[in-house]
Amino acid sequence: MTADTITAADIRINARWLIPMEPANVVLDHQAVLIQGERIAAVVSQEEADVHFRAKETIDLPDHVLLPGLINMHGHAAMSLFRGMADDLPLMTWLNDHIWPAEGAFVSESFIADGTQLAMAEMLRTGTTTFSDMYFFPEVVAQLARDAGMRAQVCFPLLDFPTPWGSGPEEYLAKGEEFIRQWQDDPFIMPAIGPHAPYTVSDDPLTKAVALSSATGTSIQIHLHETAFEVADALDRSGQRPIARMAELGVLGSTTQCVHMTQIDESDIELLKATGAQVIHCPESNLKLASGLSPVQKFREAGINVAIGTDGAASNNDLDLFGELGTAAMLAKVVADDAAALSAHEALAMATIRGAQALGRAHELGSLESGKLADIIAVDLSDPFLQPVYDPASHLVYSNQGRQVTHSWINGVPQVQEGRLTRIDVPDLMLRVRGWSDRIREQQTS
Ligand SMILES: CSC[C@H]1O[C@@H](n2cnc3c(O)ncnc32)[C@H](O)[C@@H]1O
Ligand SMILES: [Zn+2]
Repeated sequence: MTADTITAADIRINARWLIPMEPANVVLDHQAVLIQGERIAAVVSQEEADVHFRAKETIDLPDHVLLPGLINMHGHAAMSLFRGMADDLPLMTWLNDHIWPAEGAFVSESFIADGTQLAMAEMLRTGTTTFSDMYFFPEVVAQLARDAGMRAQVCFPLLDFPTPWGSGPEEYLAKGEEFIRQWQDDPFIMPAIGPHAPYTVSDDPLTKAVALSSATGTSIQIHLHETAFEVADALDRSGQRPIARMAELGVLGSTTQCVHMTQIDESDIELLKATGAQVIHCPESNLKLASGLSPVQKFREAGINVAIGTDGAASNNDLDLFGELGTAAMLAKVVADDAAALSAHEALAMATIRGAQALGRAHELGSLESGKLADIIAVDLSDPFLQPVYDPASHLVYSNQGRQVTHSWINGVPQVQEGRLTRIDVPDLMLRVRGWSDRIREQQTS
């Protein structure tokens, strides 16, 4: 570029620090990001931006760090309406005695719409720009995310038994196929297949899910090896570990995302490695339900991609990915018995570039680089509880909370400005949430 070349941009963001994620382990000072349309036109020093760019709008963030929008790779968004409803229980009691009855009583299109909006408001406000959802009425979730301008992988549910979304596997697969066809070319929505777990989906629908995935090029996301009970029960019934059954049925592959993955032996690691399957780590849900510990460091050493998710707000109990990263980093150290396991930069990678890899979208998401989609967040590090700043990456993981996020852009469009959501009517949403909590409380006490 010569000194007299001036490039036009829509938005220029000046920030004190910038963590691009690619290259890894780098923090840059006094950078400018130029956005043109939906993409990042350039990431350059502010001096260089002064010389070579003219932007229609400039935003100065003198105490902030810019990084790629966070990617929450596993959740059940509308379950935010069940937050705090059934705490301090192990997974199967939580599901059988509380969550599944409540879903049977309350899940409808309007429940999903209001619960998903509540979750999107929390995720946007705390720095998430892309989320993955596995829940009922995926067509409602996809439309809401689209309307809000959020990116989402939306997995249609697949189970052996009836739910408010369908009568059984045949209907889920038929509706799911139609759902995929409707959304597969959308720039924001990634339709996917969500077989719930090995203990709720039998071989025949799993085989059909694999065929649908191959025919449409869509990902599969499944809860796998979540608890010791799941693995022991499968061994008792069939002599086979759940992941070995998944491998035999063709479920494992590079477009398959295995959520939780606690209770791991060497043969499990070999299968993940051989198939290129993705691991989605949900540390806070695993801790709260006492499900188990995921050997994240072992996976990483084996070259297995590990991304991160919150799970639903009913088992976490929030959707703040920054908090999740702090938990993940600390837990990884204890599990590996190594304080060097999962550094702050490596944790941030799990919520950005590794999430993008799990989605098969690392060519356009997950880092701040020229040509990538403009999904960007800004975190204000000026608060007393974040002082002094030696290393912004350290603060983001070990000291920060998502509430410090002040700005975000998705596809170049502002979503959070000065800490406020631009596209969700929060007071109106709160009224609807209050309505649901009154009804749920009433049913629980009757
Ligand atoms: C197929 S729709 C999703 C289904 O999954 C339930 N669920 C939520 N969290 C978990 C979890 O950690 N393990 C297993 N199942 C979970 C949710 O309530 C829906 O019924
Ligand atoms: Zn889950």
